[in-house]
Amino acid sequence: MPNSPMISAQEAEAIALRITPPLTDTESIASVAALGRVLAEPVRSCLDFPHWDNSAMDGYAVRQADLAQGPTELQVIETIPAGVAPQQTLGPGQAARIFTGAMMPPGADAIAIQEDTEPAGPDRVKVLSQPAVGEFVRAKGMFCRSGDQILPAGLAIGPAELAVLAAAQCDRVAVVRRPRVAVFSTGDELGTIDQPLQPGQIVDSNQYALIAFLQQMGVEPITLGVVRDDRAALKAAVEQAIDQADLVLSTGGVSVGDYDYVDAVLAELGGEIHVKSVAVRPGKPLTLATFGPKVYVGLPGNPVSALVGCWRFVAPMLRKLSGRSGPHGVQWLTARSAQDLQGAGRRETYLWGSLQIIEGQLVFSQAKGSHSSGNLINLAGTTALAKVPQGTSEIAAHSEIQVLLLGGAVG
Ligand SMILES: Nc1nc2c(c(=O)[nH]1)N[C@H]1C(S)=C(S)[C@@H](COP(=O)(O)OP(=O)(O)OC[C@H]3O[C@@H](n4cnc5c(N)ncnc54)[C@H](O)[C@@H]3O)O[C@H]1N2
Ligand code: MOO
Ligand SMILES: [Mg+2]
Repeated sequence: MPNSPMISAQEAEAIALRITPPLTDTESIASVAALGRVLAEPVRSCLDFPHWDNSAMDGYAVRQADLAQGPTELQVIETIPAGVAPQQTLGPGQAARIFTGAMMPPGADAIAIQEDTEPAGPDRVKVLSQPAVGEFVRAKGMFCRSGDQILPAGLAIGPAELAVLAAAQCDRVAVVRRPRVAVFSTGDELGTIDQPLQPGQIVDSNQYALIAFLQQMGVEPITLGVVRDDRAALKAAVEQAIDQADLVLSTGGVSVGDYDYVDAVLAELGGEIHVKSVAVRPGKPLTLATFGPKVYVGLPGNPVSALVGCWRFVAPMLRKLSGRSGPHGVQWLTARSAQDLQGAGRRETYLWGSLQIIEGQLVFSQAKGSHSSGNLINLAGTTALAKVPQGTSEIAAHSEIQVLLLGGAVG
């Protein structure tokens, strides 16, 4: 059976993104439970930030014009801690003791910081230098006005966004519903983590890898276990997965072997197959198909190929599916390689390893040992993939290279 024509990684990524529709269903949830969720609508503030004119420093609220003649003594008419409304209006020659975050009293227009003052007897202070008008005053509305947009749609909510929502007293937010992603492994040879392996068996490590990858991307997967290399069983599993999920990930069965049924089953079920083979190593057999708005990703069975396929192609798809604003595609960083890197010539090659910052420069160190797609063992500790472009067979040590930093939702 001849090989399917290989398309480039860039083309495959573009197709992967084109066939993945962003989810549009929304739900209203408590902000406190919104970590990792994606905003479906922009959030507008219903408060000014700051909500009151207030002091940015511990010191004295003053009338700046009183201090034009050099060091000047002022009468301290009240003390204003944070959270307490001032009771009096400052007149000429008067000051109020004030602390960071406390409301400015009427009549004051600047803060003399404590370090620029000296005590001058009971209820008196000597201010040594003249602040500018507005100095150390956080004026009402200076950071944001009521009605301003404070968070855009498509933003994933992290600690900073939660703080903003809380400060704006938005206790509920409209978010995009969570993506439903189904995962299963295919293969008669697959055993479990806890049972002795029979001759020819291998542990279904892909399931662990894919579930963890999805969890890191903020997705709680629907796990459908192992499907035997049986056409009818695979067909039933694909149907079930497509029915339950927005996106389906399977591993194995996408190459040209007699038991590699995935593409045939997808076609039989009426799926439209967009990609079969990508010029990458590892991960060349990659099936991308759609059933209407539902997307099917058939990843290769080799454990490294399956995970690299997730990092390189599925992560962008999940970013788009989840309703995040773009860019969704992978973002390459420039680094230097600590070693010579070998490419596969005809295929864009991804080598796994780790990134360090050495004297302010990103340096990629390739994992020791075999970079075979069947060697899962030296994948442990991987924090980045280095790219050796198509057509390049070797990159000399210390050259500039492109790397993909791996991580969670942000990567
Ligand atoms: N004649 C050809 N043979 C192969 C080609 C080719 O172009 N011509 N491509 C090779 C490449 S590249 C890859 S990658 C694999 C992809 O294979 P499949 O997706 O069909 O996957 P399987 O054949 O089912 O398994 C491949 C390999 O991976 C192991 N495996 C499978 N599932 C799991 C799992 N859940 N956990 C751990 N390991 C798994 C399986 O035992 C095999 O060793 O095809 C090449 N062949
Ligand atoms: O493309 Mo396969 O993933 O090289 O072994
Ligand atoms: Mg196969």
